[in-house]
Amino acid sequence: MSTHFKSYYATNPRDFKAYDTQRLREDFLLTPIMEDGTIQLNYLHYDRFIAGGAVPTDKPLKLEVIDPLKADYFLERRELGIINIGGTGTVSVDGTDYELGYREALYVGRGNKEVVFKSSDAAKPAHFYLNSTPAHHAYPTKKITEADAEVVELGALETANHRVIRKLIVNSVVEVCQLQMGMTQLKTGSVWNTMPAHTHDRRMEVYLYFELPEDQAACHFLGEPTETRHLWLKNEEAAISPPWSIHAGSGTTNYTFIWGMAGENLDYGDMDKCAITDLK
Ligand SMILES: O=C[C@H](O)[C@@H](O)CC(=O)C(=O)O
Ligand SMILES: [Zn+2]
Repeated sequence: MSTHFKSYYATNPRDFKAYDTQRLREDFLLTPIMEDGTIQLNYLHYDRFIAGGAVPTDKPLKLEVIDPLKADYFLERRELGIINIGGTGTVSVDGTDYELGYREALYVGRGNKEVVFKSSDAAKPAHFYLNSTPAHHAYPTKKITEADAEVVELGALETANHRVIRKLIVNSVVEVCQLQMGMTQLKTGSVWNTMPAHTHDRRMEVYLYFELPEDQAACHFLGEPTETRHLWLKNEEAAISPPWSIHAGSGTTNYTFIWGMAGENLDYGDMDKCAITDLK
């Protein structure tokens, strides 16, 4: 078996206040996500979101259904977003091949029975980052490149948060049921993402950090705005943000991260911003 999964239960913010470092890491840190020759899936009880990775090496990897879905195949009642953060690879969806280069994305609609991942070069494997959510409708599968993305530049070097947000899988770019995904790249010298921080109690979110050098790390903040905690993350590790939590981080260098969210609405701009000076 090359497919592995782990379940994560949802947390009440009143209980969260008492968590120590180990408990925070057990319940909110997703790792390992990219393991050669395997598919790693994390099944979250927040909005039934799945976050994981597929790293095909010398042979293709098929997206197998996992027990918590109680379905005949993975996409029977789900949609899937994929962003490749490794070498070039191919995703085959019911027999149609989509080649994904570095940082290219694919939206796969509900009802597709077979999804197979391949790398073009086993020595430089693709690292397919996967986010999946329950779906009520079958929308067409679509490849999305950075040229198709909705791009926003935010922040400034003076506040160490100058960054470019590329919205890849959002409903202005591709029809989706509830999944939204994009990529935010910090400029050299900028380390803070998502400042000022925000919550959106209507949607949960997951951040996957990458383009972090091996000897550097990101400090990710979570919790209610006046009860924050932190997790130290390495390259290609991810953090869960419950709907009631902020999600913001600072790196020991600049980096890029993928955000993925799901829940009540598809309105990216629907955020409750927290004043930086109100955080505790
Ligand atoms: O709800 C939206 C997400 O938290 C991110 O898109 C925010 C982000 O990438 C940033 O500001 O750096
Ligand atoms: Zn957010």
